[in-house]
This record gives sequence, structure tokens and C-alpha cells, in this order.
Amino acid sequence: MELKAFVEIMRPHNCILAGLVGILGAMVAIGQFPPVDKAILVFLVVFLGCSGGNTINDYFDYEIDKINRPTRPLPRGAMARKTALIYSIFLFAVGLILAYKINIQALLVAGVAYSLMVLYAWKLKPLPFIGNLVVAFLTGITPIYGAIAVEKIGFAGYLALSAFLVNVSREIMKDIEDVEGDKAEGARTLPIIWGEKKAAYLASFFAFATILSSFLPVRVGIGIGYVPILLVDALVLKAAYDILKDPRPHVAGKSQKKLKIAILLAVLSFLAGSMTSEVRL
Ligand SMILES: CC(C)=CCC/C(C)=C/CC/C(C)=C/CC/C(C)=C/COC[C@H](O)COP(=O)(O)O
Ligand SMILES: CC(C)=CCC/C(C)=C/CC/C(C)=C/CC/C(C)=C/COP(=O)(O)OP(=O)(O)O
Ligand SMILES: [Mg+2]
Repeated sequence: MELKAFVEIMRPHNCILAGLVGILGAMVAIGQFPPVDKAILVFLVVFLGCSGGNTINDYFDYEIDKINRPTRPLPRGAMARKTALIYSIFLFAVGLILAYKINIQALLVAGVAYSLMVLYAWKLKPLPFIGNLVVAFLTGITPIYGAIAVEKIGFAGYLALSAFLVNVSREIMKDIEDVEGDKAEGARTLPIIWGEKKAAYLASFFAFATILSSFLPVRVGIGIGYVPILLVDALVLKAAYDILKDPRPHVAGKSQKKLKIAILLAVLSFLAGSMTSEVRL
């Protein structure tokens, strides 16, 4: 048993970003930084939920990860599967206790999100496209979660729409990237059922929809700090163009990583845009 596996299995890089997106959702909803105590609670509920989700995901993905991701903590033997199950329950439980301290709606939404993550890992992931939509939905409600904490939706809806669309695209690209391991495990993902070319078309459709959605906040007066979103759109466009031109797994891997960078830059653009709303675009 490796102690560092307890951090590694959380995939903290994703969950720190998710937690910050939760706070960002509150910020764009009320047009200013939320009360610090509320910001900390939102961050922790999202971070713990995302961490619990990644942990239970690795618990159920043990067999497929032995092929696709053999260096992850469970397939490499750094943590026992049963320990991962108990650890995920602990993370979810702490998250729910903190969600209750925000407000009752926040507790209910966290309960739904946490349940969806378990359901995804246990049953929904093998369902073609449904699994992709569930993951994208969870990333989409993350900014909405922050808005629920401050009891105002505001611009958070635009952030949620873009988060949903870009993650649908990225999840399909990740399925194209993992097609060999998924085939060996008998998974029924879109690229396996439709073929890589058609799946690439759908991934590109959602990438183009993401670009269109990124202009909506301009219409409602987001600040001049949002301008770097043009770099985000260029990155998303390149990822879509590359996978349309060549839908093979290694190209899909590069495109999905481009979308990950685009997501990070988009979060910073939304943040800068919400903090410069006095000077509208
Ligand atoms: C215009 C544009 C691109 C807007 C982006 C909007 C936005 C705020 C997106 C953030 C969404 C979010 C909550 C991201 C959290 C981190 C994340 C990528 C979660 C999804 O993870 C599932 C994925 O399958 C994990 O794979 P990997 O990253 O390879 O470990
Ligand atoms: C709104 C609240 C309270 C929480 C949201 C928490 C967030 C941001 C969830 C985003 C989606 C996410 C990271 C879920 C965790 C589990 C998951 C879907 C991991 C992806 O697993 P796979 O689809 O198996 O892909 P890999 O394991 O190959 O990365
Ligand atoms: Mg997995």
C-alpha cells in the first residue's frame, strides 16, 4: 500500500480545477467574489465529490484499467480495491456534510451529482454516448453548483453550457483514443459502434457548438478580460480539425489534450471577464 496513492487516485489536478470552476460559477452569478466561507465550502464539496467520483471510477474500472491505464494505483497494486471503495464512501460522506452547511438545495444537488458519479462508474459508462453525456452533465452543473450556493444563477448558465458542450466533445475523443483497450474489454462506446470516423464527426460537432456557446457571454456584457477566449476557440477549432482530418486514436489523444488546455484557458478567461465587467466587450 502506497500512501501517495490516496492522493493520486483522486486525480487532484482535475478536482482542483473543478473546485475552482465551482467558485467561478458563484463569481459570475453575483458579479463579485462570494463570501470566503461559502467559497471554501463550494470548493470542498466539488473537490471531494470529484475525488470520490474518480476513486469509485477506478474501483469499477479495475479490469479495463489493467489494459488502458496499468500505471494507475489499483492496477499497479498501490491500493487494494476494497480500500478504494471505502475511501470513496468517506470522500462522498464528508462532501455531503459540508454541502448541508451551504443550504438545502446545495445538499440536494450534491446528493444527485454524487449518486450520478457512482451510477456512471457502476452502470452507465458502458452505455454508448449516455456515459459521455453523464460526465459532461457533471462538469456542466459544477458552475451551477457555485451559483446555487449564492442563490443566484446569473451568467453561470453560460459557463455551464460551454462546460457541458466541450466535455461531450472531449469524452468522445477520449473514447476514440481508448478504442483498442475498450474493444478488448467488450465495451460499447461510440467509436466501437459507429466507427472512429463517425464518432469524430460527433465530437467535432460538439466542439463547434462549444465555440458558438463561448460568444453568448459577450451578448450579456461580460468584461474585456474575456478576450483570451479567442485563443480558447482557436485551440478547440484545431482539435476538431485534426480529428476530422485523421480520426485515429493517437490523433484523438492529442485533440483531447488540446481541449483540456482549452478548458483551463477558458476558466481563466471567464474569471478575467467576470472581474472586468465595468469595461464591457
Ligand atoms: C469555451 C470553453 C472551452 C469553456 C469551458 C468551460 C468550463 C468552465 C469547463 C470546466 C469544466 C470542469 C468542471 C472541469 C473539471 C475537470 C474535468 C476536465 C473534469 C472531467 O473529467 C472527466 C474526464 O474523463 C477525466 O479524464 P482526464 O482529464 O483524462 O483524467
Ligand atoms: C457538482 C458537484 C457537487 C460535483 C461535480 C464534480 C465534478 C466536477 C465532476 C466532473 C466529472 C468527473 C471528474 C467525474 C469523476 C468520475 C469520472 C467520470 C471520471 C472519468 O472516468 P472514465 O470515463 O473512466 O475515464 P478515465 O478513467 O479513463 O479518465
Ligand atoms: Mg476510468
